[in-house]
Amino acid sequence: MDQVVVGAAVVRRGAVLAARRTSPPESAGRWELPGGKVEAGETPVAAVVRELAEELGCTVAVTGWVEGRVPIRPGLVLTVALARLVDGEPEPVEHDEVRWLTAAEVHDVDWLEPDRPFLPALVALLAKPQARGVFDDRDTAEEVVALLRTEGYAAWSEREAFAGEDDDEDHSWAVVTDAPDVRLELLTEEHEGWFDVLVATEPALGTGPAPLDLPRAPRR
Ligand SMILES: Nc1nc2c([nH]c(=O)n2[C@H]2C[C@H](O)[C@@H](COP(=O)(O)OP(=O)(O)OP(=O)(O)O)O2)c(=O)[nH]1
Repeated sequence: MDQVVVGAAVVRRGAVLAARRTSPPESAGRWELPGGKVEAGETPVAAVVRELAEELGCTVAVTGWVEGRVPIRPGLVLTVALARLVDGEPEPVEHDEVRWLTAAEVHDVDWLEPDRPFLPALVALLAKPQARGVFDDRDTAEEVVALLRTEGYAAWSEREAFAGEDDDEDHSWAVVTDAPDVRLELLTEEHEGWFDVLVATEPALGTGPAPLDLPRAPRR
């Protein structure tokens, strides 16, 4: 049976986290979704959480999976989890750089070949409007998450951060959920948060590099 590699598509504020490899030499400088091999006796979800803690020192929650599995080399296949950052800010340990890429930026980096078939689904996901309840403190965000879960919805609180912001304690917390927007909006107002719907911004016409001509199937 093939050994499974899990890559995590951590999504926040309409952007996905990408990491630049430093080894082996032929992969150094190329970009991947942080993750690694699922160990014997480990679930893929546990592997995602463990690898992200090891590689980036942050805690993520897996919220779903992107369809499909792609061969990396004989005996090794890549699967891609969707995840939210629930604690800590990603700081590379093995990688030499991390970047948050919006839908318009996903094709700006040189991805490892096996990742490329997953990119259209990621771009589509990032381009979708995302309703969020934003709160000043973590406890309130977690209270709203707990309420949504008792109502049978999936919900996560994630650490907010803005480009260029230092990793200090002074930031807000966002709640994302599969509950209807009106339910999140009402709960957010009741808990004195701020409701908004994040819409991915389109790149200005005629600017930026042309998208790469991606292969339809992974190259061997
Ligand atoms: N983590 C990760 N690995 C990927 C991706 N795409 C891709 O082709 N790979 C390949 C690179 C590696 O050959 C393999 C993952 O191995 P790894 O070296 O990152 O994981 P690991 O720490 O469990 O491996 P190891 O130390 O046991 O060799 O999968 C991706 O998006 N994320």
